Amino acid sequence: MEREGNDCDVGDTSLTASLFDDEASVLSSTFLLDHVGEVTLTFHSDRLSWKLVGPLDNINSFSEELVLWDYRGFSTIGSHFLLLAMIRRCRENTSCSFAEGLTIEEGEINLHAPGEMKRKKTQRVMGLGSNDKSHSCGKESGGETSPLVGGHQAHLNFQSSRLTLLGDGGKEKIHAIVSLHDCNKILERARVGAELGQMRVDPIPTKCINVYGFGQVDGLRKAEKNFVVHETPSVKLEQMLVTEERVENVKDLGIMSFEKYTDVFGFITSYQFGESMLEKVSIVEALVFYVKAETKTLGLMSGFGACKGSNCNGKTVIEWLILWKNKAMEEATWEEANLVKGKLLSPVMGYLQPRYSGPTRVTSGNNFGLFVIRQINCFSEELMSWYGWGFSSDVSTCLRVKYFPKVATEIKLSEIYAVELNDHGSIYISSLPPATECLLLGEDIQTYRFTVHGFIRSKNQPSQCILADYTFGHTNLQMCRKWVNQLNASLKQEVGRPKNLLVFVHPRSGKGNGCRTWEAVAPIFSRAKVETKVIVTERAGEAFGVMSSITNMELNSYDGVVAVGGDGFFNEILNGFLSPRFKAPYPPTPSDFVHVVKDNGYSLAHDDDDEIVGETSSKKEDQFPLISSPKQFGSRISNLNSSDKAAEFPVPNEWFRFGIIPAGSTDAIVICTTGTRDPITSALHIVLGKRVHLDIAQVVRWKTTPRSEVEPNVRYAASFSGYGFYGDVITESEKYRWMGPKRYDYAGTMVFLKHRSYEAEIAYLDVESDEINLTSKRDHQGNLIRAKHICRTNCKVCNEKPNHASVGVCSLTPHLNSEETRWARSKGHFLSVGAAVISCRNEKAPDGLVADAHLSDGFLHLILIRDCPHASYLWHLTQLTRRGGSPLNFKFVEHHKTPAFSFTSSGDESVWNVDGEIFQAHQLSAQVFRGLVSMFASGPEV
Ligand SMILES: Nc1ncnc2c1ncn2[C@@H]1O[C@H](COP(=O)(O)OP(=O)(O)OP(=O)(O)O)[C@@H](O)[C@H]1O
Repeated sequence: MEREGNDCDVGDTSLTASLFDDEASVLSSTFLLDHVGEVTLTFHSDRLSWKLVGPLDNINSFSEELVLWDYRGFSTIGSHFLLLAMIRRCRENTSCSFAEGLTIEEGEINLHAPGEMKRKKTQRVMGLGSNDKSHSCGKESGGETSPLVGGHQAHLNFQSSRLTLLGDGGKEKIHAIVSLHDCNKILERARVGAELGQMRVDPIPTKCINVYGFGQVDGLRKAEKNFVVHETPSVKLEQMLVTEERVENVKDLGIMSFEKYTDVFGFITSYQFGESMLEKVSIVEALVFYVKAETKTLGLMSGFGACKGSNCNGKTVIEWLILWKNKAMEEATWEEANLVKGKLLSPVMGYLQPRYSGPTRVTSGNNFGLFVIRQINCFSEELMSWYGWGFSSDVSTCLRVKYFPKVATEIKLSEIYAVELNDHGSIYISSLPPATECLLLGEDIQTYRFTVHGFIRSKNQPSQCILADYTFGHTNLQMCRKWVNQLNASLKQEVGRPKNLLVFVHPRSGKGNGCRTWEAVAPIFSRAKVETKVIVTERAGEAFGVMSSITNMELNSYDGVVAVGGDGFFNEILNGFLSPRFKAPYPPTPSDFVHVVKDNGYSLAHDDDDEIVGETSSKKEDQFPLISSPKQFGSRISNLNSSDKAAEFPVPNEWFRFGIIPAGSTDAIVICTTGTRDPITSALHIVLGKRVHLDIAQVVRWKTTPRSEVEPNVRYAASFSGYGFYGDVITESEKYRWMGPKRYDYAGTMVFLKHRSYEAEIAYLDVESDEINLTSKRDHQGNLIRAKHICRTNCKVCNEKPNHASVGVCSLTPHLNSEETRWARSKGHFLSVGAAVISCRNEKAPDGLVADAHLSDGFLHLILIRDCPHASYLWHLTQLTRRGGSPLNFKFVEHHKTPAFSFTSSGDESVWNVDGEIFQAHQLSAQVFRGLVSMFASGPEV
């Protein structure tokens, strides 16, 4: 059947090239919007909006009845959806026939739902059989008897408005497949999987459906027999879960692409065991079906995993799906599939089996979710919202077929990253009222189409963007073309979008996902017509080499550089960029500083046992020059070839920016700049041309060891430089790189247990008292309360004053050029000395090291942790891991906001950790350059 969108109803139906330039700059046409229906599409100069014209006719009772029926079926919903897809295929061709049988057996099994232990529920069991015999299933077909895989008879009655499936067969087969739930029967499952290898739908109309077998029943009962939670101490459970090989983040799901498939649908079942939150383990099963558009083959993917807590966020399922995304979707054999599955299952089994035996206590019953996906856009959200608690019996939410939120009736131009004309093809229109969002059944309408690629914001993950595509169809190709041309012309006028980027991919970053991560986001760049020159590094230091040797002219041909990797990799690129190009006077050496401080008597001494002794007198620039007159520190502190000693920075062009697509172990810079750790979100920030300034710390090592010559060596840091604990952890963790990101936990524990402290002297430029006076209020007792401004998108603090147009030390580091240059000193034994440029939020420290650090306020946060009892230090570290914790609120913790500091070690030595890379230094000083580089990002939204 073919349905048309109406003609353009704008006054000028000729759709001239200047359509959007006319006085109203409004264009309105009627299109069919995929999955929604007939809409009036309107383009205002800054947004595209659509309004439903009216529901389509042809809503038939058949579909609704099925829907209701499905929702009653407890954990067989996936089966039913398979059925629905098949039926849909049949309906498209009235003369088609079920070549094989379908059956539904009604049976009684025990299901334990929350609070309903032992309550009996009726569960429908469906088997889909295969046999040579064909059965008519035309619109008015009567009942047919169909043999199931196992040779059982089943009765199929398929009519236009009613489907009745009755049978007695397939039970054995179904039971075998049911062992998907049964952890003790992996092998059996593999065997069953192999049997399912033939599962495919032959292209219509030769044979309508040729499914060899599928079904699942009584998972709980099986699970019940095989799992039990002992009184497992939570710590053990924690450890078990850490060893599980799984995707770190649900957002990774975003890298899946189902574009080639017309239908992807499935269901997730989870069973939870354990009493307390910490003990709770969820066993998850997912089944995903897909129908390939071109070949109309039907595929089944199946996953199984376990995770902790009441809300698993679907992680194991996602991991599984990702593993499958290429293989299974591209016709993987079941043997291949089981290979993948085996890898996934074994770690799960590894920890479940020894610990779970004896009688089961299924404490929270079963939850299951159902998802239907047309496009990946909605999927992660769907998965998240369906996961875990709260199975709703409402039909519309039960089906949860939501391709985009109901509210999505418009998209801003600034949120569109591409508009593409598609081939002639189908627009899918639901036969259910759009308001229910139950869009499973419907019809495909052949039209010319164009797709608007944009994004929506995740409701569950702050700052995360989810791709959203809107495909509009019309019978008139010209109509589609002109809309595409006009929209693209408007997009071209969007400011700051890159056209050409240099991309470095670190293949071994994090868990070794660098290439896969890039492959997942590359289509976003190509759709947005952003040229990319991609360099996959083969060794450490390669990106530095390229960046430092590339000519400025060549660099200028790019709008920016993108790092696909972690913080360390970005640091390497940043250093390659800055080292040969950025010329600025160094900060004072520690010895110069100490000398000058003593000579001039400006000291805020904070020795181990001393209280702060402060002199409030200020230091004039000419007396105590820091950066603006570096000559006064002698030749050794000047690295400048230029005679004027001012900072020089031949930035390729004003809009040159850096982007990071996270693939590392920590990814703190990405989290701080985009608010999330999501490759898709980062890619969108890049193609949409977002921009935020980032402070950079220049870290200068003067002496490597106490006896070495003074030989300045410069590094640049974008996130954090730390000594002591932080240096030891990075050194230790390098030994365990093979562990992947978990090496940091392991090394951290080892270093913590050693509890080493280091003697050192730190001097820092003290501008804090002025700052505090400016930004703090007093409580009723007159105590200063430091105001905490958390850095967010359009941050006021970061946007204050800096004059980025005039690049130079003065504008980059206003404090260093201040009239008031007062230095303070801290001396003693430190467990760690750290300087955070930004908050360094990461998944282990949700508020970061310093919650109120800013991306570009021109300050470092110096955090000095004095030697303290082991337990106190543990408490400090624990606070770091808590949202809303107070890690700096301890007597042994000093926190100074400063633009520069110097450091000299005076006993046993640790190393510095500069953005995760080792930097050995006995004497070192650092200064921050305000907003020195720009990132493709907009700061965290929340
Ligand atoms: N092809 C390569 N092989 C080995 N090392 C590489 C390669 N390319 C880059 N490196 C180096 O690997 C180091 C670590 O990279 P990266 O930061 O991406 O990963 P990570 O340490 O797992 O993540 P994070 O820094 O977020 O903790 C970087 O210093 C980088 O120089």
